[in-house]
Amino acid sequence: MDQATRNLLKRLLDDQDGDRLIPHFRQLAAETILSIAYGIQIQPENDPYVKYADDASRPAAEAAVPGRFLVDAIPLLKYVPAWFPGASFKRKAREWYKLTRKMVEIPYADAKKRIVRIISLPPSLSLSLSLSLSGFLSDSPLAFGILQESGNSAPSILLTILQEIEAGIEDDAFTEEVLRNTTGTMYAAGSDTTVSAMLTCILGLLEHPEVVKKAQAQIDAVVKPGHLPDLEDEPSLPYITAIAREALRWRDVTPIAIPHFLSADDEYKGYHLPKGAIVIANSWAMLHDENIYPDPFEFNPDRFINPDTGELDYSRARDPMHACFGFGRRICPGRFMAFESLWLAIASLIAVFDLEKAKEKVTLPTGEEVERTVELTHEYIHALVV
Ligand code: HEM
Repeated sequence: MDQATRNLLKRLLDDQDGDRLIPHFRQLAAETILSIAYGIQIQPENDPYVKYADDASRPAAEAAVPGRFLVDAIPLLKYVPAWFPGASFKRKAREWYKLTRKMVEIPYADAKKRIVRIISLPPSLSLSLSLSLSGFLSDSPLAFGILQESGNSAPSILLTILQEIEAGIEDDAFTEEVLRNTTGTMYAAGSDTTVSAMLTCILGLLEHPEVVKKAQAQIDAVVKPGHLPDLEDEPSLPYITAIAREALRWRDVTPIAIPHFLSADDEYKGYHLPKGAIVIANSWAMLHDENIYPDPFEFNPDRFINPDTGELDYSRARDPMHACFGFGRRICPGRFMAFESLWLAIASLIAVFDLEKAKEKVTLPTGEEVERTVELTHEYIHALVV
């Protein structure tokens, strides 16, 4: 994560025009997630693994919109054949399934091969290796202690769990299928979301230069000259934490979390919720409740800072983490990693750069000069109107 963040700073410094802000942040998310998942170092541009993941993620965003397809409302439609007029959802689903399999299977297989390749084996083991290689490269059984010797390969979730599987761990969650699907969905679930939070944060900072100044003063007081902040500094830099928390609240990335389908009848505050109903949690309302967050549409990190101590204080405004990563057993498993990437990127950016709007005003075709305003579009809305 540290290295990927440093690479981001370098790219931003080199990009004098500043017109590739979004791709720079996308690269940061991809570098971080793919190296943690697979130990893969991606290419600076046009990386094939990033392409597989991007190709599969776009349809997923569209499919996640409740009611996007008629079959959501009339489940019987799932029985009509794919060629039937109006059954385009079936053809799309088939195409999207292929894209998802590519995203899940190709990086997994490549990363696994790489782990085997970098191990130098004594000649006596070569024959057994070549005999077992086919088994090794597909699914279990894994090969005889090879993974334990792979000390030179980059640490990753893939390597760690393969080692556990090979060591014979008795846990149904530790199978290659679970591992492949878990690593395969990390980028799709964690990339756009994290980038969105980072860009939102920059937007808030651009609107509030006084927040940037205050954060810079705290960093200067805590981090040694010539060093960049790192995650160990987090407890000493509460204002950066407050900024990151406020970004997650102010324009929350997933305003209706992810809709869930009830697998059994349920009851909530006297309301009967039948099996099969779709429940949508309104995170947006929770994070913009003015009783908890006064002036909720203002980007104001100070709401989380105790004015007397300067420390974090969620007694006046509730920690937004309670609603911005979903709920219950399907709560976002990447939330700690997401928060740390956001924290580190924002702390590093503020430490080395001043952030200000390139232009305060724009000239309309009529010649009139107007203030630049900010408007957010949302993927859900986009998916609903295409
Ligand atoms: C700011 C960044 C992020 C936000 C706002 C976010 C938000 C969410 C939300 C709202 C859910 C749905 C929870 C629910 O169903 O109630 C979710 C699920 C998920 N997230 Fe995140 N996420 C972020 C980053 C990440 C990262 C970095 C990863 C992994 C590297 C990740 C992996 C996942 C996975 C795998 C799920 C599905 C969990 C399941 O269905 O059991 N997310 N996320």
